Amino acid sequence: DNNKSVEITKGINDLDKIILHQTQGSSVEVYLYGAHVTSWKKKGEELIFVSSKAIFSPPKPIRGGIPVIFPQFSNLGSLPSHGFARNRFWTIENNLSHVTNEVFVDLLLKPTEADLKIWPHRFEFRLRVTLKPGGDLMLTSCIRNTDAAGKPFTFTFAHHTYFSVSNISEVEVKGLENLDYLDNLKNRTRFTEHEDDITIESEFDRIYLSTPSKLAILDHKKRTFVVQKDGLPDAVVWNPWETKAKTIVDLGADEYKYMICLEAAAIGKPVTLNPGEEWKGRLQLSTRY
Ligand SMILES: O=P(O)(O)OC[C@H]1O[C@H](O)[C@H](O)[C@@H](O)[C@@H]1O
Repeated sequence: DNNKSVEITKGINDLDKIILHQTQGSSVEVYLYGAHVTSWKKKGEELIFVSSKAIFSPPKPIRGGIPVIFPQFSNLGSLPSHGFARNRFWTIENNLSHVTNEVFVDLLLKPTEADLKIWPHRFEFRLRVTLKPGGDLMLTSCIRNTDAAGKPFTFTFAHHTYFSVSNISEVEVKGLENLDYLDNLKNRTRFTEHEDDITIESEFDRIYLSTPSKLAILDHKKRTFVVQKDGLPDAVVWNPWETKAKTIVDLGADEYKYMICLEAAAIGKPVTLNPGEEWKGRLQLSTRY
């Protein structure tokens, strides 16, 4: 199929799903539940990890893909872990297909009255999911404070991308050398990275601070993922490894071997928006063979 298109369809458990098709066998699938990307393919080949045990039943977040973490990363606040954007139903704002060479869909999240009870801030979060002509995936986030009462709000944010890898033992993360990080396994104690290449040989859960706009995951048996980002200074690297994986009901026992999370984030310096102000973040994923 060589046609660019935007298809609105049903996914697992009859949940609404959008499929973007680009030339040369590239595609992206995104659920309205969570604005959650669950597939990104180039030349028909899957690049994103989704657990074989993923539960597509709201309010459970989907294990794998690219969850949107907003307005709170992890337990850095009083909300449930990772906030609520990943388990809300988003709406389609427009699906003007290929006005350029790109194929995209714009998704929108606004708080419900119930959301306002747990996080009393009015906002509009627009997420544009774009599939570029070469098959690159771009996620553009625009968050606006629409609170007429004049209150600022503060948030933390991440695109919690689960990349599919041949085997975690073949993987190196590039671009984080000499940076400071908070180790989530040591009460977020701050350390400095002394390794040039980060390899993962046990449970790993770190927030690297003020990272370069370009990072990479080298999978020696498959491909290199290039992660380019704007407005998302931090990068979380996560792999649960064997023992932790066994405690995660929606992850197969050995599936930790076939995934790595490299999350473009804004955590170290939370973002504050005054009424009428807007924040933008951009993530572009590409591959090299
Ligand atoms: O299980 P979840 O709520 O989806 O979180 C999965 C993981 O997300 C991030 O990477 C955090 O740094 C980890 O501490 C957490 O375990």
